Amino acid sequence: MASTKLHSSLFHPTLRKLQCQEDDEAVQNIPSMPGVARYGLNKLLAHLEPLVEKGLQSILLFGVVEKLPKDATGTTADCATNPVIRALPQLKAAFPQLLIACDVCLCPYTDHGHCGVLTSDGIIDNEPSIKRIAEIALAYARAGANIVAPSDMMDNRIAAIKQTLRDNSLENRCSVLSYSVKFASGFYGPFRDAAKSAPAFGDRKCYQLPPGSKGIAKRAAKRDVEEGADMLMVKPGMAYLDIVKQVKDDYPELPLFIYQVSGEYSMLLNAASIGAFDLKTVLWEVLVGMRRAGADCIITYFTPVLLDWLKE
Ligand SMILES: NCc1[nH]cc(CCC(=O)O)c1CC(=O)O
Ligand SMILES: [Zn+2]
Ligand SMILES: [Zn+2]
Repeated sequence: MASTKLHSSLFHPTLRKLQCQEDDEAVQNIPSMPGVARYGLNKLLAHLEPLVEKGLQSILLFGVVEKLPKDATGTTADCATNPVIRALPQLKAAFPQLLIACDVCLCPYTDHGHCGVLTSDGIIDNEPSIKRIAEIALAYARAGANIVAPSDMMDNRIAAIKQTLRDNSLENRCSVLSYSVKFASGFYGPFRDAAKSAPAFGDRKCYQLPPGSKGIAKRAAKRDVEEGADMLMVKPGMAYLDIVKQVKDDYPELPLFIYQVSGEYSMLLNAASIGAFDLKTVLWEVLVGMRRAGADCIITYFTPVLLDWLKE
């Protein structure tokens, strides 16, 4: 009889949390991204250790929740049991020299899967969205993030994050890398499987940029520079190298990142795996092109492979 009763395990928030632990031992391969996996907390250090030994200097963390509940405001993005917040102190302790960036967004934690908070009629509510995003950035900075990287594309979130970091005396311990020029791209497909972050309805075209536009790309970079972004990003990379050059020409004083996204990874890997071309030759060509266009730093899922090639 007693074992059929559940409420006695649920009346207190901490008791409820005990029921929703993430699987810290899991290593889950991502079918659309061969060679890439999601790592449970207890598998993360062992995964990184050989890479750090090979010269890995920086990582970008994405949290994925499976059991923690998703809701309208993404409460679990910055709760104490969030996987990024739990991982940060362990990573700092194990790899003190590693530069740790954290993706900041609501989409992996909202039940609707959008990157912001929505109004009752289902459109982005910018003010509460940037308030949440700044809170999440603060939580990651407090947990030890060296860089927070907001990927939501809401208006004025850079200013909100910077203000929050200043209010908490963290502005000189945590940089802001803005996903400043992020296009509404089909190349994000595999990532949305991986992060379980596909929107439940609609798309992201009212906050991510139209692929054909140079003008709004310019304005988006300008907005984020004026709000105090420390570093800028163009995303995706390969189909947007003219934009990379444009941003670098406009802001040569700011480090510029390219994010070579999930679909770019899958495309190159799959083409190589059916024998269409040699991966090493083509990947170097793509990365050199990105550097030539003006990228100072490239975020890529090929990093483990590249570290091996650099040793050769
Ligand atoms: N906050 C959204 C986000 N964070 C990372 C990626 C894509 C990364 C990739 O494809 O590798 C996206 C894009 C999206 O789902 O709209
Ligand atoms: Zn998002
Ligand atoms: Zn994101």
